[in-house]
Amino acid sequence: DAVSVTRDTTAINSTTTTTTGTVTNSTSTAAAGQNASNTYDYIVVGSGPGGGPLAARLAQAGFSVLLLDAGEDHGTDYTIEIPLLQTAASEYTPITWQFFVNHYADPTVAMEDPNFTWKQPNGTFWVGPNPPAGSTPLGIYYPRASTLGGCAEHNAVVALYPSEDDWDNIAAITGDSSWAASNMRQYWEKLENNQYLTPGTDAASGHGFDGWLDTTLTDLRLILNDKRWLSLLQGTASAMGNTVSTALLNTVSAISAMMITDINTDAPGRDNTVGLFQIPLSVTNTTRARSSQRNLILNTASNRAYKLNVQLSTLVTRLLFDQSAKTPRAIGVQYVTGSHLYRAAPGSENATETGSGSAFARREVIVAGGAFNTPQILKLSGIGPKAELEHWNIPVVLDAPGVGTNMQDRYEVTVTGSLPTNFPSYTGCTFLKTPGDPCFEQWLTNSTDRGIYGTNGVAFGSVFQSSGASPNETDLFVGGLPADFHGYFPGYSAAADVHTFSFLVLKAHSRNNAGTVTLASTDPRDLPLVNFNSFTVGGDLDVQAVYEGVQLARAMFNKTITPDGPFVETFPGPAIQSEDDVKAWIKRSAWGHHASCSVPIGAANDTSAVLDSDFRVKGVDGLRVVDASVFPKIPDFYIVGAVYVISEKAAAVIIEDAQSS
Ligand SMILES: Cc1cc2nc3c(=O)[nH]c(=O)nc-3n(C[C@H](O)[C@H](O)[C@H](O)COP(=O)(O)OP(=O)(O)OC[C@H]3O[C@@H](n4cnc5c(N)ncnc54)[C@H](O)[C@@H]3O)c2cc1C
Repeated sequence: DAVSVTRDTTAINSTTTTTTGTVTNSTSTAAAGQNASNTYDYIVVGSGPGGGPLAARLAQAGFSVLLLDAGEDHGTDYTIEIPLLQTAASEYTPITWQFFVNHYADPTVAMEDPNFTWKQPNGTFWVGPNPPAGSTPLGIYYPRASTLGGCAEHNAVVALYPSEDDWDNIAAITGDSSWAASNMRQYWEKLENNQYLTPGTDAASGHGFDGWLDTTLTDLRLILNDKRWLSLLQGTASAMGNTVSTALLNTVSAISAMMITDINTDAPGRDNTVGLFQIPLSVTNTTRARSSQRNLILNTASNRAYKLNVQLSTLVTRLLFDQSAKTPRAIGVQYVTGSHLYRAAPGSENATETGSGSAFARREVIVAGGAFNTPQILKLSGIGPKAELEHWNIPVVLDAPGVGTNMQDRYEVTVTGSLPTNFPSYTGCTFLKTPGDPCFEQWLTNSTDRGIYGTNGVAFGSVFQSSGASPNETDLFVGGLPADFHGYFPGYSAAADVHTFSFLVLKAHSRNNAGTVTLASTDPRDLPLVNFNSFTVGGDLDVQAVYEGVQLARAMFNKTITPDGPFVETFPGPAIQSEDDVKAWIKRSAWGHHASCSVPIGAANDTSAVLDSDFRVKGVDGLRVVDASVFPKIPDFYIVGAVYVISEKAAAVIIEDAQSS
């Protein structure tokens, strides 16, 4: 087979020591170790939502592409396929990269977070204050996935299209009208395979029906058949001023009528519409299994018509440049091979490098390692703030002060309430922890009703405008799931239960851009230092918005009367009530999981903007970045839809460039 997905990289490694072979290279002189078999038109580093679709599209356009990822392929493992197991997926050892980040640079402030984690002298984690003597502070746990598909393989499958301002803002900053919202929707139409609307109808406008990302909605029978869910729906609606009796919510269509069924509509006014909605999920309707770009990559790689080579278990350590011309040119990458080499991977201390090598790009190298790893790769390769590179004795290829700056995230907190008994719809579910899990059997075998495992557990959500929101946009999401969830710490997914309900309050369009990614060493297997410097910019307005979200979540609980009585708030709990106390608690403990914007696009004359509007690293040739790092401002409520869209846009831009050169 000419194309393959390989975990064993022996074939490629061996070519790095071979000097024979013809190199067709119109753009750079052949570098040491370069030959025909390790040279491609494009090299893409990272198979996540940014890199994966792009690599496939470039191959489909007739180019030879090498797609490298440090992880393995686990996409058919049930923990990943089953949407309800999303939290378990985020801690699934074969794919997880455990980052520990700082919300605050000041350790005293940082350690006030109840999720602050330490490593004990015996090597295990300690979460919270008063760790045993000799423990080392780590920070706040931040799960990432290193695998074929990146974080799309462990995320919560919420698939939202961003707001128009998210795109128009990039067009305004850069002066590049191709970023205008009116032009961007086509990429969503191209990638989506919508399975909840009817093609050709008005509602279908702005949607795609033959793309690679399957989208569907939660099966409303879940709510209909579980009185506790019904009461939560009724309580949520009531807190929003829409009082209905649960007795009338006796059919799926009655439940559906209470909600905006398509939050992803392109109808005017969508971005500032307050309301209750069903959540679009990246899930395949027939199987109720996770959908992502992984299938697109695999289908393209296994198609003999295309030249996509996917090489896994390959950690890129450095980009290679030809510096003979005035402008340095990216010509390839260096890598090491082996499983779980990066020190964020559990067990990395026992991992061994099985090889090392280089690969070369005739046209371009595209970095898509995600918001933490892309700045790290660039800096290790000599592209970053000069002073930082010199501090680490890294030869400067390009002084790019914006690399690893401007990083952004949401602010999220939960309000949780408990009842003595479990949600009825979870009865019997053992989350694959025992053989014969009936909920798993239903998901696997019942083609007409896959049951609770076919959802992500979030049956509906609501969006609001906080008092400080832009008039054009809603900026608060409140939605929940049966789980005792209050942020990320090692083991958080195992600590979940299903007699507690967590209302997640998520602040979109957050204002803080003071986050940084800096090197902690020059070893590419080490993690960088990730500092969010939370609430530094626009903090008061954002705290106020989250506070308003907490009030809403509390009102929703208060209006919810289940057949088993009212929920009793367990977190933040009765002790945290006054506005000052709630706000202090938000500042102490808000988290995020949409890290982005760390290698931003910006205006040509903005020295803090690393990329031009065509994803090119300004000041070098042959190098682009295409992942969550590229946004100047964090988009939307949930980010992956926006990352998929920019991946498709980048493919179009790069193909057009190649065809016109
Ligand atoms: C727990 C959790 C739940 C989430 N849920 C949602 C959700 O429901 N909806 C939503 O919209 N968003 C969600 N997200 C966020 C979303 O999934 C990510 O923002 C998105 O996947 C980012 O895409 P990316 O391409 O930038 O990077 P990633 O998805 O991080 O992919 C980067 C890839 O690059 C590889 N890589 C990195 N460095 C190297 C290197 N040096 N060499 C080789 N390979 C490398 C990694 O192995 C990885 O596979 C969630 C995130 C988390 C953590």
